[in-house]
Amino acid sequence: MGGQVERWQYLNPGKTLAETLDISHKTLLYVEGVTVSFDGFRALNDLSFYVDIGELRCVIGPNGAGKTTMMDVVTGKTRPDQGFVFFGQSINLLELDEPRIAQAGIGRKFQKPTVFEQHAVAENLELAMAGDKRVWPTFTARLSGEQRDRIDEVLTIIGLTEQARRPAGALSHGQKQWLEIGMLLMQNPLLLLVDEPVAGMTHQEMDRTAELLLSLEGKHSVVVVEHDMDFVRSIAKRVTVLHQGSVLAEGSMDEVQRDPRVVEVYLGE
Ligand SMILES: Nc1ncnc2c1ncn2[C@@H]1O[C@H](COP(=O)(O)OP(=O)(O)OP(=O)(O)O)[C@@H](O)[C@H]1O
Repeated sequence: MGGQVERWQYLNPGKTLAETLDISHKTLLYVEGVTVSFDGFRALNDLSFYVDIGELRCVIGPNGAGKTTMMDVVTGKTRPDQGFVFFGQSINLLELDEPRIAQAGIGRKFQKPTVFEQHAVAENLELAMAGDKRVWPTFTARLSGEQRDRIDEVLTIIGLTEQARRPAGALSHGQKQWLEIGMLLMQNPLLLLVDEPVAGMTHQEMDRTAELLLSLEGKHSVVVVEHDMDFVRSIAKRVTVLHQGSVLAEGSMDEVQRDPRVVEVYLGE
């Protein structure tokens, strides 16, 4: 991570990428008029989507609605044909590559957990401080007191304090998912994109995941893409419904579930 920060500072003396962020308008993420085509098919179609500072947003929509593509665009994996994507008012994400976007403060959790199974839970968190996974095998950090405190804090947030010394490979599926969220938290992201966090979880694990995501609200902006409607209802404040690459509806869970267009789209699935 040090190297990346230094490179950035070379371009912007005295400032890290995250320090150039302008969030004076309380909006953290701006996705505006974004279109992505795959061989002529519009996976995103003039999509506009905004996320406020510290908000927990749920994104739902039938299969193929464009949810994953939207996250791919925000994290720099897919480049749009048209539109703007800004982090705060000042950082144009379309000018940054994937590592720089992560460095600016955007963390993404994929559906399948990718923890280092042979390493202890706490070591996984330690490694995550190094940021770029490619440098993990050679990462040997001398932890400061502050960093140890952060590891303890994150272990508490993800409810794995008692598992800290166990190899990550010995954790249950749900615990691995929480560890991976913890690994993202070690980077202190301003925005967390979380893809289907409760797929394959028991009910108990789902409840715990709901608590965990709710506890992040206010400290991080969190965008959760999820198919499980009971789970979405348990955490939802504002829900965005995507359909055919655009926003079909947005509002509280009750509002979107009452919306006849949403009902039609889901019944037609
Ligand atoms: N690389 C690609 N090449 C061609 N088509 C693609 C590609 N990626 C996505 N698509 C298509 O774009 C559309 C949107 O896909 P996307 O994965 O974003 O939807 P989604 O809402 O995440 O769906 P799901 O809920 O099933 O994961 C789909 O029709 C998909 O087949």
